[in-house]
Amino acid sequence: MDVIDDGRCFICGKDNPIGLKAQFIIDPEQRRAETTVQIPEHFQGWQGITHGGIISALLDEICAQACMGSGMQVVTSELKLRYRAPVPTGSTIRVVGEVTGKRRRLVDAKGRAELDGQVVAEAEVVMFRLG
Ligand SMILES: CCCCCCCCCC(=O)SCCNC(=O)CCNC(=O)[C@H](O)C(C)(C)COP(=O)(O)OP(=O)(O)OC[C@H]1O[C@@H](n2cnc3c(N)ncnc32)[C@H](O)[C@@H]1OP(=O)(O)O
Repeated sequence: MDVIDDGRCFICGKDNPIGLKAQFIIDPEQRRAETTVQIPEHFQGWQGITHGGIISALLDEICAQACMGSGMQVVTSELKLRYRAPVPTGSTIRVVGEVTGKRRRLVDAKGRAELDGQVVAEAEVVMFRLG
């Protein structure tokens, strides 16, 4: 399976006109990635509350970025999420991911989203290494 970065990723693509255009701080030694994004109003589910799928996509992506920053090309195999508090649209959240382990072709990672220092969502992710 081949994957191509054509700049149109919904979360990070510079060429996706409706995406979040997230930029990442990568720490390869710590196998860690971080981003800070403001959630646009049009990403709501319930009125004024960010759709959970957007939070999920951010946590998926940050874990993938932590893997890629460590030199591993991956796709997501499994994603477990806990939403701890609603995220108002318009707010700015910090999203952090890190690789926690490797099992043959599988990579374990975890992520969290924070609003004003409070954890609003957490994820455990299993990534599948390509190549
Ligand atoms: C920079 C720009 C872009 C950045 C974008 C990043 C975006 C974020 C990442 C994504 O969202 S990727 C998109 C969502 N994910 C996918 O589309 C992946 C879809 N799934 C697949 O393509 C395949 O299922 C996959 C490649 C993951 C695996 O298929 P295979 O047919 O190659 O393997 P198989 O399913 O036979 O599994 C191989 C082994 O791994 C094991 N395995 C796989 N997933 C597992 C899992 N989650 N837990 C435990 N074991 C697992 C599986 O049981 C098996 O074990 P055994 O060899 O012992 O039989």
